[in-house]
Amino acid sequence: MITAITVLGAGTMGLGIARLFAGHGCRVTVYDPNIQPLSDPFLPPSLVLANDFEKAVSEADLIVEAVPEQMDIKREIFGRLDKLIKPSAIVASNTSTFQLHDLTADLAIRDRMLITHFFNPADYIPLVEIVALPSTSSSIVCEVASLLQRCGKSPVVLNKDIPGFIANRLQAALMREACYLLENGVADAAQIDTAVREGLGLRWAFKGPFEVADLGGLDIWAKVTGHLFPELANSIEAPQSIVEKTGRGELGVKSGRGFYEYDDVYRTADRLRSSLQRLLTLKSNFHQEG
Ligand SMILES: NC(=O)C1=CN([C@@H]2O[C@H](COP(=O)(O)OP(=O)(O)OC[C@H]3O[C@@H](n4cnc5c(N)ncnc54)[C@H](O)[C@@H]3O)[C@@H](O)[C@H]2O)C=CC1
Ligand SMILES: O=C(O)[C@@H](O)C(=O)[C@H](O)[C@@H](O)CO
Repeated sequence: MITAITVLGAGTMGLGIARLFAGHGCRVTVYDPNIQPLSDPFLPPSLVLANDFEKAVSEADLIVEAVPEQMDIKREIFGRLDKLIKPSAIVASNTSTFQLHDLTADLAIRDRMLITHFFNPADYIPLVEIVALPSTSSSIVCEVASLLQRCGKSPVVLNKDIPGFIANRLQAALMREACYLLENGVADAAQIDTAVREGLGLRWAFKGPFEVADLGGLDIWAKVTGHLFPELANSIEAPQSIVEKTGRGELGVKSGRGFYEYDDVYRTADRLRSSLQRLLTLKSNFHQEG
Protein backbone atom coordinates (compact mmCIF):
# COMPACT_ATOMS: atom_id res chain seq x y z
CA MET A 1 0.00 0.00 0.00
CA ILE A 2 1.28 3.46 -0.88
CA THR A 3 1.66 5.59 2.25
CA ALA A 4 4.97 7.44 1.86
CA ILE A 5 5.06 9.77 -1.14
CA THR A 6 7.87 11.99 -2.35
CA VAL A 7 7.12 14.82 -4.76
CA LEU A 8 10.05 16.10 -6.81
CA GLY A 9 9.59 19.80 -7.56
CA ALA A 10 8.00 22.34 -5.21
CA GLY A 11 6.41 24.43 -7.94
CA THR A 12 2.84 25.03 -9.06
CA MET A 13 2.01 21.37 -9.52
CA GLY A 14 4.37 19.77 -7.04
CA LEU A 15 2.89 21.68 -4.11
CA GLY A 16 -0.66 20.99 -5.28
CA ILE A 17 0.06 17.27 -5.55
CA ALA A 18 1.76 17.33 -2.15
CA ARG A 19 -1.24 19.17 -0.63
CA LEU A 20 -3.59 16.54 -2.07
CA PHE A 21 -1.75 13.51 -0.70
CA ALA A 22 -0.91 15.12 2.67
CA GLY A 23 -4.58 16.06 3.01
CA HIS A 24 -5.51 12.38 2.59
CA GLY A 25 -3.25 10.95 5.28
CA CYS A 26 -0.12 10.15 3.25
CA ARG A 27 3.34 10.96 4.60
CA VAL A 28 4.57 13.49 2.03
CA THR A 29 8.07 14.79 1.39
CA VAL A 30 8.66 17.55 -1.15
CA TYR A 31 12.14 17.76 -2.65
CA ASP A 32 13.39 20.77 -4.57
CA PRO A 33 16.99 21.94 -5.03
CA ASN A 34 15.71 25.49 -4.73
CA ILE A 35 13.57 24.74 -1.69
CA GLN A 36 12.76 27.83 0.33
CA PRO A 37 10.76 28.00 3.55
CA LEU A 38 7.37 27.80 1.84
CA SER A 39 5.29 30.92 2.39
CA ASP A 40 2.12 29.41 0.92
CA PRO A 41 -0.34 29.69 3.86
CA PHE A 42 -2.42 26.80 2.48
CA LEU A 43 0.23 24.09 2.86
CA PRO A 44 -0.40 21.36 5.46
CA PRO A 45 2.09 21.61 8.38
CA SER A 46 2.79 17.86 8.00
CA LEU A 47 4.65 18.40 4.70
CA VAL A 48 8.35 17.56 4.95
CA LEU A 49 10.52 19.85 2.82
CA ALA A 50 13.80 18.35 1.64
CA ASN A 51 16.82 19.48 -0.32
CA ASP A 52 18.68 16.14 0.02
CA PHE A 53 17.62 14.07 -3.00
CA GLU A 54 18.78 10.66 -1.78
CA LYS A 55 17.14 10.98 1.63
CA ALA A 56 13.96 12.35 0.05
CA VAL A 57 13.40 9.31 -2.22
CA SER A 58 14.94 6.37 -0.32
CA GLU A 59 11.86 5.41 1.75
CA ALA A 60 9.12 6.50 -0.67
CA ASP A 61 6.49 4.05 -1.92
CA LEU A 62 5.61 6.49 -4.72
CA ILE A 63 7.75 9.23 -6.25
CA VAL A 64 5.88 11.84 -8.28
CA GLU A 65 8.06 13.97 -10.54
CA ALA A 66 6.81 17.52 -11.11
CA VAL A 67 9.91 19.32 -12.36
CA PRO A 68 10.04 21.64 -15.41
CA GLU A 69 8.74 20.28 -18.74
CA GLN A 70 12.19 19.60 -20.09
CA MET A 71 13.09 16.05 -21.10
CA ASP A 72 16.71 16.38 -20.03
CA ILE A 73 15.84 17.46 -16.48
CA LYS A 74 13.26 14.69 -16.11
CA ARG A 75 15.50 11.96 -17.49
CA GLU A 76 18.45 13.08 -15.36
CA ILE A 77 16.28 12.62 -12.30
CA PHE A 78 14.87 9.26 -13.41
CA GLY A 79 18.40 8.03 -14.15
CA ARG A 80 19.42 8.76 -10.54
CA LEU A 81 16.40 7.07 -8.98
CA ASP A 82 17.27 3.55 -10.08
CA LYS A 83 19.94 3.01 -7.38
CA LEU A 84 18.21 5.02 -4.66
CA ILE A 85 14.59 3.86 -4.39
CA LYS A 86 13.00 0.81 -2.80
CA PRO A 87 12.55 -2.23 -5.09
CA SER A 88 8.79 -1.84 -4.65
CA ALA A 89 8.71 1.93 -5.25
CA ILE A 90 6.66 3.31 -8.13
CA VAL A 91 7.74 6.39 -10.11
CA ALA A 92 5.22 8.70 -11.75
CA SER A 93 5.73 11.75 -13.95
CA ASN A 94 3.36 14.72 -14.04
CA THR A 95 4.56 15.66 -17.51
CA SER A 96 2.07 17.61 -19.62
CA THR A 97 3.18 16.31 -22.99
CA PHE A 98 5.98 13.76 -23.12
CA GLN A 99 5.27 10.16 -24.02
CA LEU A 100 6.08 7.64 -21.30
CA HIS A 101 8.00 5.61 -23.85
CA ASP A 102 10.42 8.52 -24.41
CA LEU A 103 10.63 9.50 -20.73
CA THR A 104 11.61 5.97 -19.69
CA ALA A 105 13.77 4.77 -22.62
CA ASP A 106 16.70 2.58 -21.43
CA LEU A 107 15.80 2.99 -17.74
CA ALA A 108 16.06 -0.10 -15.54
CA ILE A 109 12.99 1.06 -13.57
CA ARG A 110 10.82 1.75 -16.65
CA ASP A 111 8.37 -1.09 -15.88
CA ARG A 112 7.40 0.59 -12.62
CA MET A 113 7.04 4.06 -14.13
CA LEU A 114 3.79 5.75 -15.10
CA ILE A 115 2.49 9.10 -16.11
CA THR A 116 0.04 10.57 -13.60
CA HIS A 117 -1.03 13.79 -15.23
CA PHE A 118 -2.70 16.07 -12.69
CA PHE A 119 -4.49 19.30 -13.54
CA ASN A 120 -3.89 22.67 -11.95
CA PRO A 121 -4.84 23.10 -9.12
CA ALA A 122 -3.87 19.46 -8.54
CA ASP A 123 -5.54 19.23 -5.13
CA TYR A 124 -8.91 20.21 -6.61
CA ILE A 125 -9.34 19.13 -10.25
CA PRO A 126 -10.55 15.50 -10.03
CA LEU A 127 -9.11 14.29 -13.35
CA VAL A 128 -5.76 12.50 -13.34
CA GLU A 129 -4.70 10.87 -16.62
CA ILE A 130 -2.68 7.70 -16.16
CA VAL A 131 -0.42 6.35 -18.91
CA ALA A 132 1.39 3.02 -18.60
CA LEU A 133 3.63 1.03 -20.91
CA PRO A 134 2.49 -2.35 -22.27
CA SER A 135 5.20 -3.82 -19.99
CA THR A 136 3.93 -2.02 -16.87
CA SER A 137 2.33 -4.52 -14.51
CA SER A 138 -1.42 -4.04 -14.15
CA SER A 139 -1.04 -4.28 -10.36
CA ILE A 140 1.03 -1.08 -10.37
CA VAL A 141 -1.58 0.74 -12.46
CA CYS A 142 -4.36 -0.51 -10.16
CA GLU A 143 -2.43 0.48 -7.01
CA VAL A 144 -1.90 4.05 -8.26
CA ALA A 145 -5.47 4.37 -9.56
CA SER A 146 -6.82 3.12 -6.20
CA LEU A 147 -4.66 5.63 -4.30
CA LEU A 148 -6.00 8.44 -6.49
CA GLN A 149 -9.59 7.30 -6.02
CA ARG A 150 -9.04 7.18 -2.24
CA CYS A 151 -7.92 10.80 -2.56
CA GLY A 152 -11.15 11.73 -4.35
CA LYS A 153 -9.66 11.87 -7.83
CA SER A 154 -11.14 10.58 -11.11
CA PRO A 155 -8.31 8.64 -12.75
CA VAL A 156 -8.58 7.90 -16.49
CA VAL A 157 -6.21 5.17 -17.71
CA LEU A 158 -5.39 5.72 -21.38
CA ASN A 159 -5.31 2.78 -23.78
CA LYS A 160 -2.29 4.18 -25.58
CA ASP A 161 0.79 6.34 -24.87
CA ILE A 162 0.50 9.54 -26.94
CA PRO A 163 2.03 13.02 -26.53
CA GLY A 164 -0.34 15.22 -24.49
CA PHE A 165 -2.67 12.36 -23.58
CA ILE A 166 -6.40 13.32 -23.85
CA ALA A 167 -7.06 16.62 -22.10
CA ASN A 168 -3.92 18.48 -23.09
CA ARG A 169 -4.39 17.61 -26.74
CA LEU A 170 -7.93 18.99 -26.52
CA GLN A 171 -6.79 21.98 -24.47
CA ALA A 172 -3.86 22.73 -26.79
CA ALA A 173 -6.20 22.63 -29.82
CA LEU A 174 -8.50 25.11 -28.09
CA MET A 175 -5.55 27.30 -27.04
CA ARG A 176 -4.25 27.34 -30.64
CA GLU A 177 -7.65 28.65 -31.82
CA ALA A 178 -7.97 31.08 -28.88
CA CYS A 179 -4.56 32.59 -29.63
CA TYR A 180 -5.41 32.76 -33.35
CA LEU A 181 -8.57 34.76 -32.54
CA LEU A 182 -6.58 37.02 -30.17
CA GLU A 183 -3.64 37.58 -32.52
CA ASN A 184 -5.94 38.32 -35.47
CA GLY A 185 -7.97 40.89 -33.53
CA VAL A 186 -11.21 38.89 -33.62
CA ALA A 187 -11.58 39.19 -29.81
CA ASP A 188 -9.47 40.09 -26.79
CA ALA A 189 -8.45 37.70 -24.01
CA ALA A 190 -11.31 38.73 -21.71
CA GLN A 191 -13.91 38.19 -24.44
CA ILE A 192 -12.51 34.77 -25.33
CA ASP A 193 -12.28 33.75 -21.68
CA THR A 194 -15.89 34.86 -21.18
CA ALA A 195 -17.03 32.80 -24.18
CA VAL A 196 -15.45 29.69 -22.61
CA ARG A 197 -16.33 30.42 -18.98
CA GLU A 198 -19.97 31.43 -19.67
CA GLY A 199 -20.53 28.97 -22.49
CA LEU A 200 -18.42 25.99 -23.37
CA GLY A 201 -16.83 25.52 -19.94
CA LEU A 202 -20.15 25.64 -18.14
CA ARG A 203 -21.56 22.88 -20.34
CA TRP A 204 -18.33 20.87 -20.25
CA ALA A 205 -18.55 20.75 -16.45
CA PHE A 206 -21.49 18.39 -16.91
CA LYS A 207 -21.28 17.03 -20.49
CA GLY A 208 -18.18 16.06 -22.45
CA PRO A 209 -17.75 16.71 -26.21
CA PHE A 210 -19.41 13.54 -27.40
CA GLU A 211 -22.35 13.99 -25.00
CA VAL A 212 -22.68 17.58 -26.27
CA ALA A 213 -22.56 16.37 -29.89
CA ASP A 214 -25.34 13.85 -29.22
CA LEU A 215 -27.38 16.60 -27.56
CA GLY A 216 -26.91 18.96 -30.53
CA GLY A 217 -27.45 16.36 -33.22
CA LEU A 218 -24.70 14.59 -35.16
CA ASP A 219 -26.22 15.78 -38.42
CA ILE A 220 -25.54 19.35 -37.29
CA TRP A 221 -22.03 18.41 -36.12
CA ALA A 222 -21.27 16.88 -39.50
CA LYS A 223 -22.12 20.20 -41.14
CA VAL A 224 -20.34 22.35 -38.52
CA THR A 225 -17.10 20.35 -38.58
CA GLY A 226 -17.20 20.12 -42.39
CA HIS A 227 -17.67 23.89 -42.75
CA LEU A 228 -15.25 24.97 -40.00
CA PHE A 229 -12.33 22.57 -40.19
CA PRO A 230 -10.87 24.30 -43.28
CA GLU A 231 -11.20 27.64 -41.41
CA LEU A 232 -9.49 26.68 -38.17
CA ALA A 233 -5.97 27.67 -37.13
CA ASN A 234 -3.46 25.01 -38.08
CA SER A 235 -0.13 26.45 -36.88
CA ILE A 236 2.42 23.96 -35.55
CA GLU A 237 4.38 26.65 -33.67
CA ALA A 238 3.84 27.91 -30.10
CA PRO A 239 1.51 30.94 -30.30
CA GLN A 240 3.35 34.26 -30.84
CA SER A 241 1.33 35.97 -28.10
CA ILE A 242 2.56 33.39 -25.55
CA VAL A 243 6.13 33.31 -26.86
CA GLU A 244 6.43 37.11 -26.64
CA LYS A 245 5.04 37.25 -23.10
CA THR A 246 7.30 34.41 -21.95
CA GLY A 247 10.25 36.27 -23.48
CA ARG A 248 9.39 39.30 -21.32
CA GLY A 249 9.18 37.13 -18.18
CA GLU A 250 5.41 37.51 -18.12
CA LEU A 251 4.63 33.94 -17.02
CA GLY A 252 1.15 34.45 -15.60
CA VAL A 253 0.12 34.18 -11.94
CA LYS A 254 3.56 33.00 -10.83
CA SER A 255 5.23 36.17 -12.13
CA GLY A 256 2.35 38.56 -11.37
CA ARG A 257 1.58 39.25 -15.03
CA GLY A 258 0.55 37.19 -18.05
CA PHE A 259 -2.53 37.88 -20.15
CA TYR A 260 -3.78 39.64 -17.01
CA GLU A 261 -2.08 41.24 -13.97
CA TYR A 262 -2.13 39.61 -10.52
CA ASP A 263 -1.40 41.39 -7.25
CA ASP A 264 -1.57 38.39 -4.92
CA VAL A 265 -0.50 34.94 -6.17
CA TYR A 266 -1.90 33.04 -3.19
CA ARG A 267 -5.24 34.93 -3.16
CA THR A 268 -5.68 34.29 -6.92
CA ALA A 269 -5.03 30.57 -6.50
CA ASP A 270 -7.19 30.39 -3.37
CA ARG A 271 -10.13 32.13 -5.07
CA LEU A 272 -10.01 29.48 -7.83
CA ARG A 273 -9.80 26.71 -5.25
CA SER A 274 -12.88 27.93 -3.38
CA SER A 275 -14.85 28.37 -6.65
CA LEU A 276 -13.86 24.85 -7.69
CA GLN A 277 -14.84 23.50 -4.29
CA ARG A 278 -18.32 25.07 -4.64
CA LEU A 279 -18.74 23.69 -8.18
CA LEU A 280 -17.52 20.22 -7.16
CA THR A 281 -20.02 20.20 -4.29
CA LEU A 282 -22.79 21.24 -6.69
CA LYS A 283 -21.74 18.54 -9.17
CA SER A 284 -21.76 15.82 -6.53
CA ASN A 285 -25.26 16.92 -5.40
CA PHE A 286 -26.26 16.98 -9.10
CA HIS A 287 -25.13 13.37 -9.57
CA GLN A 288 -26.77 12.25 -6.32
CA GLU A 289 -30.13 13.71 -7.47
CA GLY A 290 -29.58 11.97 -10.85
N1 LIG B 1 1.51 24.41 -14.51
C1 LIG B 1 0.50 23.63 -14.90
O1 LIG B 1 -0.65 24.08 -15.06
C2 LIG B 1 0.74 22.19 -15.14
C3 LIG B 1 2.02 21.68 -15.28
N2 LIG B 1 2.18 20.33 -15.48
C4 LIG B 1 3.52 19.74 -15.60
O2 LIG B 1 4.06 19.58 -14.28
C5 LIG B 1 5.48 19.77 -14.30
C6 LIG B 1 5.82 20.90 -13.34
O3 LIG B 1 5.16 22.05 -13.80
P1 LIG B 1 5.01 23.31 -12.83
O4 LIG B 1 4.74 22.86 -11.44
O5 LIG B 1 4.07 24.24 -13.49
O6 LIG B 1 6.50 23.93 -12.90
P2 LIG B 1 7.14 25.02 -11.93
O7 LIG B 1 8.15 25.73 -12.75
O8 LIG B 1 6.08 25.79 -11.23
O9 LIG B 1 7.87 24.12 -10.84
C7 LIG B 1 8.94 23.30 -11.18
C8 LIG B 1 9.75 23.11 -9.91
O10 LIG B 1 10.77 22.15 -10.17
C9 LIG B 1 11.92 22.55 -9.46
N3 LIG B 1 13.06 21.87 -10.03
C10 LIG B 1 13.84 22.24 -11.07
N4 LIG B 1 14.79 21.31 -11.27
C11 LIG B 1 14.59 20.33 -10.35
C12 LIG B 1 15.23 19.10 -10.03
N5 LIG B 1 16.29 18.69 -10.71
N6 LIG B 1 14.72 18.34 -9.03
C13 LIG B 1 13.64 18.75 -8.34
N7 LIG B 1 12.99 19.91 -8.58
C14 LIG B 1 13.47 20.68 -9.57
C15 LIG B 1 11.95 24.06 -9.58
O11 LIG B 1 12.73 24.63 -8.55
C16 LIG B 1 10.46 24.38 -9.43
O12 LIG B 1 10.14 24.64 -8.09
C17 LIG B 1 5.84 20.05 -15.76
O13 LIG B 1 6.18 18.85 -16.38
C18 LIG B 1 4.53 20.60 -16.32
O14 LIG B 1 4.41 20.42 -17.72
C19 LIG B 1 1.12 19.45 -15.51
C20 LIG B 1 -0.16 19.92 -15.33
C21 LIG B 1 -0.44 21.32 -15.19
O1 LIG C 1 -4.10 22.65 -17.64
C1 LIG C 1 -3.55 21.85 -16.90
O2 LIG C 1 -3.55 21.89 -15.68
C2 LIG C 1 -2.83 20.73 -17.58
O3 LIG C 1 -3.59 20.29 -18.66
C3 LIG C 1 -1.47 20.97 -18.15
O4 LIG C 1 -0.79 19.99 -18.19
C4 LIG C 1 -0.86 22.00 -18.94
O5 LIG C 1 0.49 21.99 -18.54
C5 LIG C 1 -1.12 23.36 -19.22
O6 LIG C 1 -2.38 23.71 -18.87
C6 LIG C 1 -0.10 24.26 -18.57
O7 LIG C 1 -0.69 25.21 -17.79
